[in-house]
Amino acid sequence: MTGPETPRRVEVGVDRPANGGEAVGRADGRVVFVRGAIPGERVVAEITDDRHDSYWRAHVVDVLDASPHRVSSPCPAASAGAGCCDLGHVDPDHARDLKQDVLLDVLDRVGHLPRDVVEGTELATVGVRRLGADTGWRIRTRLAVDGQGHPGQSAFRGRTIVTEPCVQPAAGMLDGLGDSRFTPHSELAVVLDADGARHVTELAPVEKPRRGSADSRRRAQQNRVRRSRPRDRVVVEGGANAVRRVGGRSWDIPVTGFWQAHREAPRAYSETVVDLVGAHLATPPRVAWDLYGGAGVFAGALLDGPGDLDTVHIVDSDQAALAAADHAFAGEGDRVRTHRGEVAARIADLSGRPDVVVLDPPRTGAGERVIAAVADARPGIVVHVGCDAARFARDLGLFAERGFRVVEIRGFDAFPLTHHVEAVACLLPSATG
Ligand SMILES: C[S@@+](CC[C@H](N)C(=O)[O-])C[C@H]1O[C@@H](n2cnc3c(N)ncnc32)[C@H](O)[C@@H]1O
Repeated sequence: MTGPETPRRVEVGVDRPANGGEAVGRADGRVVFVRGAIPGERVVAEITDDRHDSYWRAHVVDVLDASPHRVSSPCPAASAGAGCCDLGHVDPDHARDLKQDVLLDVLDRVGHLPRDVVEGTELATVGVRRLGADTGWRIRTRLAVDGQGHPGQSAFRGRTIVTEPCVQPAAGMLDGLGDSRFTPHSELAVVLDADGARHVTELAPVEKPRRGSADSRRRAQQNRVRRSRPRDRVVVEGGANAVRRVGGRSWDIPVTGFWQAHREAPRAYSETVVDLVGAHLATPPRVAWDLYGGAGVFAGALLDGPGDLDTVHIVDSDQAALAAADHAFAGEGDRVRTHRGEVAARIADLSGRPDVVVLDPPRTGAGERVIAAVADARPGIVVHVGCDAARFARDLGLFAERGFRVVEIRGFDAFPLTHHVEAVACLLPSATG
């Protein structure tokens, strides 16, 4: 982020939370997004980005009127400038209320969902669910390695690496790593498996862009290609895969692959999917689609849920995740079918009408093309999982435009001490339910 050349400070009263964890106020006729402030506070903020006509970005340098919800951050890494626990200064119960406010706000502004629908959901009536302790919840993390080989958290701004510990990782997960030296500028994937064993894999440094005269579009393209190249990796501790369990099933997942970061999340979301399908679908499902399914955690939950699924299709772009699915469901024969590729492209191969479609896209959301294809398949029920509030709201709005109505939304505090929040919505075609 580029800041103004001469640091400039403004006094701001902030009154509402923003989707990125900042609090929003006004100063000098502009909207100001203030990192480190809590709605209701009056603060002195230093402007960090003044490139836009209508808004500035800033961070707190002094709190004039503190919120009663302000606490001293429990995270040494965040206090030293790491980007990890950006809501560590907010009492966690109040942070959950702020995340609820943000979700309700974007569902209205971005999703254009009728207030009376959203007001009846668990998100509005109960709030964002706590999944367990607010520290020590993380069982999968990435650490950056500095030029001297020390692992740590990346700083919020700049390229430095903070070696103070973060409080998100589970107890013991990072023990001793700070005393070891790794390849400078590499990255460490660290996970705790279902038996509590630690696995550490080092990923080779990403090749730096070459200096030269390439224009910005070519440079961006070169960077995309570089980032998508498989990186060399070395197992430093444990194995290349980690065992994961949800319900009575287990998976062997690459240490560098996707698994929910919060220890309790796979169980909580799987139970939610089964619960919502059981509550809102009139007859037991026969065919299900698990889109952006990874290794098929939701496919497993639906196979084991009420009813007797004939087939579940898992679609994902990650070959290793689908290999883990094929292995985990080897005993299911033809009931589980895996499809590798972009959901938008592969969805056309899934013939027949699905009773259930579960979508769990990455932060970018599913988007118009995928949602149109899901709607055209006329599913009996859709369960949509989102980890970015605004994209989640946009996707629900796209379903609403295609004749689906929201019957439930649940929020989960799957990333305590940060502004991130997970939400699960259940939608039905308008003529039913
Ligand atoms: C949030 S994860 C969910 C995985 C799984 N549902 C779980 O809970 O373990 C998103 C998944 O989408 C996959 N993915 C990302 N973009 C994709 C795309 N355009 N098409 C297909 N899969 C994609 C990733 O490989 C990842 O497995």
